[in-house]
Amino acid sequence: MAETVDVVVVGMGPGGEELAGRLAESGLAVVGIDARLVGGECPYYGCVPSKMMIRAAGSLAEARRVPALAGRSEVMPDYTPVARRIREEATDTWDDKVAVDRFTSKGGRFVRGSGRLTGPRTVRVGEQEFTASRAIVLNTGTEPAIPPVPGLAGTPYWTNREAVATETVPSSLIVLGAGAIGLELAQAFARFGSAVSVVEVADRILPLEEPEASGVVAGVLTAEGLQLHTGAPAERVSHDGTGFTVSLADTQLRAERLLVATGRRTDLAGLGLAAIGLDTERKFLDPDDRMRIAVEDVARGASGEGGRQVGVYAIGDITGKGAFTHVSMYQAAIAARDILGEDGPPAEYHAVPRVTFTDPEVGAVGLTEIQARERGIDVRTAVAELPNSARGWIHKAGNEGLIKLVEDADRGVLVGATAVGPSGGEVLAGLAVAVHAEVPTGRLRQLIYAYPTFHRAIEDALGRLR
Ligand SMILES: Cc1cc2nc3c(=O)[nH]c(=O)nc-3n(C[C@H](O)[C@H](O)[C@H](O)COP(=O)(O)OP(=O)(O)OC[C@H]3O[C@@H](n4cnc5c(N)ncnc54)[C@H](O)[C@@H]3O)c2cc1C
Ligand SMILES: NC(=O)c1ccc[n+]([C@@H]2O[C@H](COP(=O)([O-])OP(=O)(O)OC[C@H]3O[C@@H](n4cnc5c(N)ncnc54)[C@H](O)[C@@H]3O)[C@@H](O)[C@H]2O)c1
Repeated sequence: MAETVDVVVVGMGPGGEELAGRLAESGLAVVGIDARLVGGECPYYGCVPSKMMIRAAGSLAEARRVPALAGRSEVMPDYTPVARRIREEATDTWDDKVAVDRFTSKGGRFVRGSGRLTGPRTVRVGEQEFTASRAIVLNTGTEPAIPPVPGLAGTPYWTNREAVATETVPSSLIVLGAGAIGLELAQAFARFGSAVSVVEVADRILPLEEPEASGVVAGVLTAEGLQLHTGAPAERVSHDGTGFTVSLADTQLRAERLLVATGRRTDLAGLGLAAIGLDTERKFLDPDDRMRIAVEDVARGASGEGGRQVGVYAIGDITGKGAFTHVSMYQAAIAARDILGEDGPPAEYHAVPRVTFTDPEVGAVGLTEIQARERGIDVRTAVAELPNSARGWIHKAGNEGLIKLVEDADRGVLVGATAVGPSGGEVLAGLAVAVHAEVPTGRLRQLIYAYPTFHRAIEDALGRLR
């Protein structure tokens, strides 16, 4: 017999964990279900451990810049503190007790297992079934997508999960995929001494970002000794017990380890979507601007119960609105408000920010030039090179970067912007405000830009839009 609670949260990624805790604190009876670790990919296998690796690798890179700026330096990388930090500080050796306790101390109830919809108001997990009187929230995230390259299946390749858990740096590494995951990890391992080759099927690295950004990052990575193979589909992979061979059309690469970072896949087939009348083969769920994918009117029963709507909500990577922790958290806040019956602005996605934490960082918001043109926008663009700015020139070693602006010329507002540079993700903040609030570019030109900052290059780029 199903047990009735107010809310059931299936999958507790960053958004699900936040929402479940908030609703429990509000006094609702909340059951949170996760098949693996509460908090999801970000704290255990994604953002947090990878950024610890990147922070450490960045310190090595800065030390290597000393000869250009301040004398001599000798750099002897040691991965031990990084692996220890990931194990002890970030992941508690991949144990989520702290996160589970945080949720239960707010009044929530946690069930470990794989949840599945059995009706518009019911979820089954193992032998238990729960009926939700207010809402079901789906936040089941993504898994690494493994491409069908002949020979790959069955080899001991890494995904991001094994890569962040490693205790040692491989002597050599092939990375399949030059998106955010591939490049962030490729550069970090290379800075610790691994001989890294990157294989990307598209004709440039970071193919979803501005071509100018790809160009800057490619230049830096090549200068740091990484081998970049673009427009180069892997034709075959093999493993001989000691290392990997990856065959490209015109060459063969060999390395101790192979990291597959070719994107992510949702797994909606096992979620029981047919129970709410949705196609189970779909890749993403498409929630409305309050994050609802289904709503059922519950008639008021004889006991006086019911008489309200019960919604099924979807948040996070499964919505296809940007596979980022900040999107998952943003959507969680909207869904939580809706479930609690609170007013608030609907979801909007015209200014989703994203940062690839390579060095230089690639911060971007809104549309790229190509996306804007595809939407029929009358586009004006401008690029300002960071090394030509006062701050870039002073910074010298490690100053590679640029600002690119994409303006809707008819409306006179920015619809997209990219900040590549040593602090590209931080410089992005100002550009995100401009795109989000649709600040007229004429007004942006009137702003006083502090001297000598990296963000002063925005003023230079604005001047070139004219
Ligand atoms: C290496 C790496 C680095 C990244 N770096 C960044 C970064 O710097 N910044 C950023 O914003 N994003 C980053 N991301 C992306 C970020 O991790 C995700 O966007 C984020 O985790 C949000 O995902 P989510 O909320 O959809 O759920 P996820 O984090 O994917 O969690 C989903 C949860 O649902 C559980 N689950 C799945 N199916 C079921 C089921 N049927 N029943 C019960 N539980 C289930 C899973 O066990 C998991 O715990 C990175 C990702 C990776 C892999
Ligand atoms: N800093 C961040 O915010 C951050 C960091 C890492 C990941 N993420 C999120 O995680 C998501 C997944 O990251 P990702 O890097 O795996 O995916 P991605 O889609 O960004 O990049 C995958 C890359 O692999 C390439 N590719 C696909 N098949 C291939 C093949 N067979 N051989 C060679 N290359 C192939 C694609 O062309 C693409 O460039 C991203 O969309 C991002 O939202 C965010």
